[in-house]
Amino acid sequence: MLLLISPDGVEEALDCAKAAEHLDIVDVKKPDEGSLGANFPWVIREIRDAVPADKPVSATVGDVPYKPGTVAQAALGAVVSGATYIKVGLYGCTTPEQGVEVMRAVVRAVKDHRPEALVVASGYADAHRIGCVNPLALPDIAARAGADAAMLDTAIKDGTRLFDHVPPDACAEFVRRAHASGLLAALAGSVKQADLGPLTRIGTDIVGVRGAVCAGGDRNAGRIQPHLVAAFRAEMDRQAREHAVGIPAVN
Ligand SMILES: O=C[C@H](O)COP(=O)(O)O
Repeated sequence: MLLLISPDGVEEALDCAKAAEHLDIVDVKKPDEGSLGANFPWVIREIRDAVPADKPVSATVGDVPYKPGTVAQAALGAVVSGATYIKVGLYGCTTPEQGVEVMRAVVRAVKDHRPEALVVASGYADAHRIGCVNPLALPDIAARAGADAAMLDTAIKDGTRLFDHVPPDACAEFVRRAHASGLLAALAGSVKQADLGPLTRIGTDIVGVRGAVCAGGDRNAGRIQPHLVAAFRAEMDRQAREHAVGIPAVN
């Protein structure tokens, strides 16, 4: 499982760089513009320059409306600025068809510029609270659009967590559907160390985290702490080892 950490700007990205050996992807967002709030192109560029070259930079395009043209331009902005994972939060899409339309436009805009960039279609575990597409529809939306990954995060950061809205069994189904379509499965939403056991067991490819590695567990007032990133990774590694040992032998 890969660890994606979301700093809110260049200063926090430098803290991520101090913990670079413990994380896999640095995710640029602007939390005060929403759960998947988009940051400025120059911030993406500065963060790309600030973190080690072997660490991919991801950027969110925002909690986007159902406006395929607008979103495609924003996605191009993110990839031109140096991000190689382009995340789109399908906030304003109320049907799978709308989600596919937006994501197809994004995939074309991104891959025309940089074919190896990865496009991530993100939905929300608490979709029922904001009226957007069902979380379990995301793998199919991503696959039909030609994206590379399906993701869930929480839209409303009020202390409720991924598993409060989509229990582990349903997350397992999300991962199963993603893998059946050849997609990566990414999960986030106030994930804590205690969630890493189930996330590992269900085969999650990428876990996205902010609050759990901020001082006081506070994603808004707290800052990302390199020692908390290291501790989070240590628990991920421990869970991975236990899972490997516990896998029943085939045949
Ligand atoms: O993509 C990851 C999100 O930023 C997760 O943030 P959170 O752990 O504070 O919910």
